[in-house]
Amino acid sequence: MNICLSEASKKSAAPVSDQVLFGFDGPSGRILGRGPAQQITAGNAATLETRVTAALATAAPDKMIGGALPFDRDADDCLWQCPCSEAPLPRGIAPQGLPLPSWEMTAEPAAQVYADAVTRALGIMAEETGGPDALEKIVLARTLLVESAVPIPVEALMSRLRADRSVTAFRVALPKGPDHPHGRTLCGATPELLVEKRGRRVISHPLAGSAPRQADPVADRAFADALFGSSKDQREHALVVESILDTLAPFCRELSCPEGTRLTSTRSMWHLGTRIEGRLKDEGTPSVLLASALHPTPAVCGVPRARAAGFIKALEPVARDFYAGAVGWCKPSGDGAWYVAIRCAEISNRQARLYAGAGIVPGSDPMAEAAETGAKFGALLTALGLPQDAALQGVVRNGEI
Ligand SMILES: C=C(O[C@H]1C=CC=C(C(=O)O)[C@@H]1O)C(=O)O
Repeated sequence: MNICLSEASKKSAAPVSDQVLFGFDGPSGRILGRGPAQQITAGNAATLETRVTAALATAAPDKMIGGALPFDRDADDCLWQCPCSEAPLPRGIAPQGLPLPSWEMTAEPAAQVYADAVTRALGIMAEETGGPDALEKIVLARTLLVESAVPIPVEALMSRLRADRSVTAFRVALPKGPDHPHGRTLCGATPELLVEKRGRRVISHPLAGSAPRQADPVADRAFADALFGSSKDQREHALVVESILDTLAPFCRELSCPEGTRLTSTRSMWHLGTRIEGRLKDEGTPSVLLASALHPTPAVCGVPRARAAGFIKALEPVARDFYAGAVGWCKPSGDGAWYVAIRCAEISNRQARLYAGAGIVPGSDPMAEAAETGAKFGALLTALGLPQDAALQGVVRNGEI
C-alpha cells in the first residue's frame, strides 16, 4: 500500500505530552526523546519512505524521529517525532524497585519444545540441501513470561542494563491499545549495531555466533577460542555479513570490513562480530531508511529471508512483535543510529515478556541452541534480579503474586 504525503500527516495520532518516548544509553552517550511528541502514522516497511519523508520535510530542526521497526516487515512500526536531547551517560545509584520481590516466570515455549522446533528446521534444511531457494539458516526464538506482584520499573531496569558498558540500553514507548491499556515499553540491552550514519560515513557491526561467558577466566578464554575456531559459527556469521554488504552496496561508493571477523563480548555472551564501514553516495539518505533496507538481517531471520520468515511464523508459538526488529533514532539531517532489538523484553505494567533467539545452520545441536537462548536471557534476568537457571525450566515462582 502506498499513501500520499497529505494522508500521512492527516492520519498522525494526537500529540503525546511530557513522557519519555525513546532512550538510548550507549558507549557514545545518551539520546533521549520526550514529549510533546507526535506519533508518525503507523505503517509497514513498504510505506516507510513516504511517511518518513513527509515527517522530515515538515520537522523543526530540533526534532528527531525515534522508535521501533517490528520484526515483520508487513506489521506496523512505532515511530515518534519529538524534541531530543544528547547528554553524557547518567552516573549514580539505580532507582528503587529491583530486584522484583515476588514473581512467576513461564517459559513459552518450554526449552524442550524449542529444541524440537530446531530439530524440525534442521530436517527442512537437510531435505532442501542443494535445491533452488534452499533454507540455509534460520533464527528461532523463544520467550519467558514474567508476572510480577508489583509494576516493573522501567527507569530502574534501564539503569541496571546500562551498567554493562559494552551494550546500548534502550527503551521505546509503544502505543496503548485494547490489549495493552497501560501501554507497553520495549526495553533491552542490545550489543548489535544495525547501522549508524554520520554525514557520508556509514557503519554496521553485525554479530552472529555465540558462546556464554564463564566466571573462571581460563574457561572463559577457552569458550571464546572455541567459538572463534568453530566452522559452524563462522558460517552462521558469514551469511549475515554477506547480506549486509549486498544491501549496503547500492547506497555506497566505498564499503569494506577493515578488521575482518573478531571476537566481541558483553557481560553475559561472546560473539563473532565484523565491523563494516562505508561511504554513502548520497549524504542525505536517512538512517531510518538504511535500517529498514537492512532489516531483518540473517542475524535474526535467516537465508533466504522470505522463506526463513515464513518458517519462523510456523515454528514459533509466540509472535515476535518488536523483538528482533530495529530500534533507533534519526535526525532531520538523516544522521542517526539503529540497533537490532535483541536482549530485550516487552514490559506492560506487572508483566514482562523476554525474548531470545539463536541462529540455526546445518550442524547446530538443538539442546545446545536451547541453552544458548537461556544464556542470552541473562542480561535481562540479571537486571530484573531473577535467577539465570530458571530460563531452562517450565514454570518458576518466588513468593505470592
Ligand atoms: C537473535 C539473537 O541474537 C543474534 C545476535 C547475535 C548472535 C546470535 C547467534 O549466535 O545466534 C543471533 O544471531 C538474540 O539474542 O535473540
